[in-house]
Amino acid sequence: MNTTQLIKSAQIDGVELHQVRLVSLDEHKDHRGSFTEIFQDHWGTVLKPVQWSAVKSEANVFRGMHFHVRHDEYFCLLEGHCLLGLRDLRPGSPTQHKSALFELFGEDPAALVFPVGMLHGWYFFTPSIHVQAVSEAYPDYGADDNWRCRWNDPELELNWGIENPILSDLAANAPSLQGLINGLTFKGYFS
Ligand SMILES: Cc1cn([C@H]2C[C@H](O)[C@@H](COP(=O)(O)OP(=O)(O)O[C@H]3O[C@H](C)C(=O)[C@H](O)[C@H]3O)O2)c(=O)[nH]c1=O
Repeated sequence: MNTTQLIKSAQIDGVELHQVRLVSLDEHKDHRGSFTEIFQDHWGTVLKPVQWSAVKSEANVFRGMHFHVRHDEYFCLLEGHCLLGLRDLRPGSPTQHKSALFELFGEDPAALVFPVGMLHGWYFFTPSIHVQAVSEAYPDYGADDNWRCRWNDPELELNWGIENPILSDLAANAPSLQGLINGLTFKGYFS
């Protein structure tokens, strides 16, 4: 994890996961402020977004870990400082059972796009604002495709380097990674 003065949004641990893209963004600054394009269809990422959301988080908040069987996802930090962790669960993926950790800074804008089948979560060091997008709308996936596991299960192989983050009640009571895999196996995800 980067705790020095280097302000560079980048992958900081793990492997390069198949079909995951961290796209550096150009922030055009002038005397009024700045203008940044945060998504272009012609980047050719996996994502065809159908819903955009703006999320504000307090310092020391952890959101996740979440898993979706059906939709791809996009994350862009506009303000603040955060970590994003991914674990590839996709059957047949060349990087199945591998993880990646990213550190993003609002001062160095970047967008992370990742495909369906990627367990994911985000931690905010400071009060932060991010935009996220999904390829299936919440009213369609919220009830039956919003799987979870515990953020700090060592089997995730994600070295967050944090302790006692603020969690939702659902996140605090989430199953282990193995518990999640058992649930997905029961639903036929791995067959
Ligand atoms: C995701 C979502 C949530 N909500 C409502 C439902 C709750 O009243 C509230 C907070 O929802 P939740 O606790 O699920 O939010 P997070 O824990 O931040 O989850 C999000 O972050 C993790 C890491 C993800 O993977 C998701 O895409 C997303 O679920 O917003 C909506 O109205 N629309 C939405 O699209």
